[in-house]
Amino acid sequence: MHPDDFTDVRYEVSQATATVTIDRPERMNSFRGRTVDELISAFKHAWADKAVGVIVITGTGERAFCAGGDVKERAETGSYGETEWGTFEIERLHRIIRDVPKPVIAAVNGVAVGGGHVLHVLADLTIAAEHARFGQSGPRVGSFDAGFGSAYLARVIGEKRARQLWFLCELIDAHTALNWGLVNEVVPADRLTDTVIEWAAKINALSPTALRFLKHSFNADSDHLGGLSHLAFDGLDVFGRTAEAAEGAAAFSEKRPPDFGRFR
Ligand SMILES: CC(C)(COP(=O)(O)OP(=O)(O)OC[C@H]1O[C@@H](n2cnc3c(N)ncnc32)[C@H](O)[C@@H]1OP(=O)(O)O)[C@@H](O)C(=O)NCCC(=O)NCCSC(=O)CCC(=O)c1ccccc1C(=O)O
Repeated sequence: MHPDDFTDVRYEVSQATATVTIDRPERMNSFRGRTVDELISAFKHAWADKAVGVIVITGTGERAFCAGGDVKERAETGSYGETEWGTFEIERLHRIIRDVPKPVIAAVNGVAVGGGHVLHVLADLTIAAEHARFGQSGPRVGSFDAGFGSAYLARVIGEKRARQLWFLCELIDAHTALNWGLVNEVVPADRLTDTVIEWAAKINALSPTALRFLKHSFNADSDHLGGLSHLAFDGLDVFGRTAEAAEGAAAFSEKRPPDFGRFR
């Protein structure tokens, strides 16, 4: 897919940096199947473009970086909508963020929750606005990421804190995220773009080949978690068709607490 045909994502290249922006602010930049297809395509363009040294992922506006899967779409249709190949390619998106041999910076401009939180966790670096909030919400809305989204998260912030995010489904603020080692830097919202540009410029001044090998080297130690992700996403596919998962999505859509008691 060519960036000119994108509807859910904006793709811009400037000063050797590709910026990939999720552009669905009316849904808190949550993703549907098409959004994921476009994100993959954007990362492929950035991968192939020799003029690009750094990739930035962010969201439109100041409210949300990304609120994960589009829960309303899932509640209404039972899926994340139409996709190019008929499959929901979120696992492929996770892989490409890790595998693209260029540093990826998440510029977290608001809430990063659920599958949106996983996207910043997988990025090489995260710079957050002061008002950003972070967390997982799958167990509240009938979903989980038992692959990179939990196991790699535990590598980043430690087992106890990762379990706290998943088991309580409460958001933490940007300064707590910094304290936990979940983000690299916290800046005032009006400094976010400039800080990202400054970091990208510093990276772009370095040897791209050295950076490429370093990224693969960092990844190698946790790459076996990709096998866990295969299992997890197949499990999630099955879980997603259950009444328990449907209750989570329906409750979110209907703005009421979920009633999971009958599934215990
Ligand atoms: C994001 C919030 C914390 C923001 O709260 P707040 O600032 O109070 O704003 P709200 O009034 O709640 O929201 C404003 C507006 O946006 C709509 N909205 C918010 N989030 C979503 C969403 N995820 N999908 C669709 N719409 C959303 C909200 O309804 C409001 O609309 P109005 O019309 O104005 O009422 C808070 O909103 C929140 O907690 N949101 C839900 C976050 C969430 O649970 N996300 C999904 C988690 S599950 C997931 O992401 C996994 C996806 C995934 O990776 C996956 C992978 C592979 C296979 C399957 C899956 C899978 O999920 O099934």
